[in-house]
Amino acid sequence: MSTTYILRGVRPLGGDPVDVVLADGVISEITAAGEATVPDASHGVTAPGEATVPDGDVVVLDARASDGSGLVLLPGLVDLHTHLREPGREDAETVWSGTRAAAAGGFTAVHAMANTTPVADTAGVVEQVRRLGEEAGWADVHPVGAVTVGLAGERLAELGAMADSAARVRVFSDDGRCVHDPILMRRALEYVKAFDGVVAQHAQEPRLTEGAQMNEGVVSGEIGLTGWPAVAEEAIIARDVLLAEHVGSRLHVCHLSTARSVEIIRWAKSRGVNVTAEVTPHHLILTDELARDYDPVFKVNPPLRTAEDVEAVRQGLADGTIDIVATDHAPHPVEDKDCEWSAAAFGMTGLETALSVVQATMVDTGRLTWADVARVLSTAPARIGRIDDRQGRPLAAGEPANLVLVDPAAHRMIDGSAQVTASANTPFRGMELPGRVVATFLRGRATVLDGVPVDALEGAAR
Ligand SMILES: NC(=O)N[C@@H](CC(=O)O)C(=O)O
Ligand SMILES: [Zn+2]
Ligand SMILES: [Zn+2]
Repeated sequence: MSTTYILRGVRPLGGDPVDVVLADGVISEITAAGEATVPDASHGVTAPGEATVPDGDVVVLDARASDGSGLVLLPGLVDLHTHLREPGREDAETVWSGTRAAAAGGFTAVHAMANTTPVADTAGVVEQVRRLGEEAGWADVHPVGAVTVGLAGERLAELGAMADSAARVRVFSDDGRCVHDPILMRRALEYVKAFDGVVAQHAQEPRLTEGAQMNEGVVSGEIGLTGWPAVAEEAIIARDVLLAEHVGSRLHVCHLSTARSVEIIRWAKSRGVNVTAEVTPHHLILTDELARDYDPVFKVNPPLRTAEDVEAVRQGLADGTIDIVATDHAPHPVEDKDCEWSAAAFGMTGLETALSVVQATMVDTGRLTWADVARVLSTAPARIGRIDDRQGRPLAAGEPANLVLVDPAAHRMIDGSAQVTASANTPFRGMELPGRVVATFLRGRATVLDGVPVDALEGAAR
C-alpha cells in the first residue's frame, strides 16, 4: 500500500491555508485547514527541519514555512529544456542524476534535449532515454527529438517515427545548433503538424556568431572577447515566426535573451502566429558584466546580455509575451569549465535554482503571483509539450498528485559542490537566493522530503 500524505495548512498557489490529502497517486481530498481526517492511527508527524522517513502508512506534514505561514503548494514543475547528457556524456550527468536534481528543484517532468551522443534522432534513442527516466523514477522524462539527422542541419530526422514511438515525442529541436536552412525549417514545421508537434528553435544565425564568445557590446569590446550580436538571435526569430505563420504551424523559441527578441514575439502574437517563447532563469538575473573576470561559469549560449535586456525579458514574462521559464540546465564536467574562457564549454546548470531565481526576480518584485509561477513553470510548459493530460494540472481532488511544496520565506546560500546535479557549473554559487523546495511528489510518492532527495534520507522507502 502506498503512503498517504496529509499536508496540513498548505497554501495552494499562495492562497488561503487548506489541508491536502494525497492517496493512491492522486489528490484525494482538499479540506479547510485542520479538518483533514487522519485515516489511520499509525502515522508520523514531521515539522520543517525534522525529516522523518515515512515509516507508517500515513504521514502528516506540518507545512509551516520558516516565517510561520503556510508553505506554498504548486503543481509539480515542468521543464521544457533540460540537458540530461545520457547517452554519451555520463561524466557530466545521467538521466538518474539529472532527474534527481530536477526533483530537488521541484520538477516532476523534464523534456530531455536531443544533443546527446548518439543524437536522439531515432525512435530507438528516444525510447532508451524514456526508459532510463522511468527506471530512475525521479521525474517523468519526455525526450525531445532532433529535427535533423545528427543535428547536422542537412536532412530531416525520423520525426514521425519518434512521434509514434513509445516516447510519444511532441517537441523537436536541434538545440545547441540552429536549424538555419530555411527550407529544412519550413519542412519541419509542416511535418510536425500531422501529430500536433512543435519545433523548438535554438535561434542563432551561425554566420553572425562565428567564433563568438560572449554578448557583443561595451563589455566584449573592453575585455577583448569576440562578440555575439543580439541580431544573430533576432534575425532567426523574425524569420521563423514568418515561416510559422506561412505554414500555419507551431513554433517554440528556446532561451530568448534580447529586448528586440521580446518585441518580435510580441508582434508575432499580435498577428495570431502560433508561437511560444521561453526565457531561462539566468537571463532573468545575470548580465554580461559577469564576463569581466573571465570565469567560464558565466559562458553560456545564448550569452548573458545587458541590464536593458534583462529588464525587457522580465517585462515580457510579466505581460505574457514570454510564455514560460525553462532552465536550459546544461551540466559540464570540471575539465570543460575549469579552463580559459575561449576553450570552455557553453552552458550552466539550473534545475535546482530555477524556482528561487523566479521568486527573486518576479515574485518578490511583485511582477508575478504564485499562480503566475504555476503557469510559467508548470501549466504552460506542460501544454506546449502536450503532456498536460498528466502534468501541470489544477490543484483539485482527483488530479494526479504531482506537486511541489515551497518555503518562500527561506533563504539559502548556493554552494556549487552541494548541488544534487553531477556537475558543479552553477553561476549562482556564493549567491544567496530566496525560497526552498521542501517536498516534491510524483504521482503521490515523495521524491524529495525536507529538501533532500528521498534516497538520501536514511532508510528511505522508495
Ligand atoms: N545553453 C548552452 O550554453 N549549452 C547547451 C546547448 C544549448 O542550449 O544551446 C549545452 O548543451 O551545453
Ligand atoms: Zn540552445
Ligand atoms: Zn539547451
